[in-house]
Amino acid sequence: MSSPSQAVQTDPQFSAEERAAVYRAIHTRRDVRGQFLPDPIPDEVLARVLTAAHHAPSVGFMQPWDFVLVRSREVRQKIQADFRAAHAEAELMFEEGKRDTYRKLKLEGILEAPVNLCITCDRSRNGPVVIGRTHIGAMDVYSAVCAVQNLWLAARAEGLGVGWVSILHQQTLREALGIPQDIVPIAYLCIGYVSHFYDKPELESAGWLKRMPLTELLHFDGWQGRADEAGERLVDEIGRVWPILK
Ligand SMILES: Cc1cc2c(cc1C)N(C[C@H](O)[C@H](O)[C@H](O)COP(=O)(O)O)c1[nH]c(=O)[nH]c(=O)c1N2
Repeated sequence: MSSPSQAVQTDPQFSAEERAAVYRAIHTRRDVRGQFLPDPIPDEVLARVLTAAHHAPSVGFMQPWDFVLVRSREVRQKIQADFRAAHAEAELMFEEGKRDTYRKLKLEGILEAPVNLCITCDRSRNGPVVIGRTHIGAMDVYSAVCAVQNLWLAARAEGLGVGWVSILHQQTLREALGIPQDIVPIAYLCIGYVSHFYDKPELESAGWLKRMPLTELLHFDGWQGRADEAGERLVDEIGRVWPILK
């Protein structure tokens, strides 16, 4: 979609420093659970990260998100109670060998973080037929997740930790926050300044799972495809990038 009168970006190139900053935000972003400080988040910072979320891509530009800010301790206590119930149910879903490890993981910072935020998806926003959602219905939900990721990265650049808590009953979450039945809660996030950011995902350090090598996840010209010469060059290049990022 473009029109002849559309203004173009006057400064389209990133400097090396700007590029490095973007990758730094990506590679140092962490899911934060136990390192929140109670310090309040200044409005100007919150405004910036919310605006970053609102500038995420969305299918047909439908912008299906809403942002429910939760600062009330009472409301957060309700959500945390639901987390505890869901967490106890979840524990039983893992095989016995993993249950103990699961139980010991810290998987939320609902009360420690000064701000919680629920990002939702209004699936009927701007009418029933949406450009780009005509054939794959979940595109609106994916769009809301893009808003989550924008916020997560912007927050990291602001020195704010974000933790996504999904061990919740969606209906209880709706009721606790008064979210209408036709609106889908997508992400429940805990946000706040932190004492530190871990270097690696906590689940990796806890021995739960390792980061998979990207090259094992690359397919060429189809699922069963093999790398041709250009593909091999890319695999080599990834091999050079990977130790630097590790
Ligand atoms: C959709 C979704 C849902 C959840 C998560 C993430 C995402 C994307 N994650 C965080 C997740 O465990 C974490 O991202 C990975 O372990 C990788 O770690 P880093 O985010 O790189 O620190 C997460 N973490 C947690 O402690 N409790 C949770 O309920 C969830 N739920």
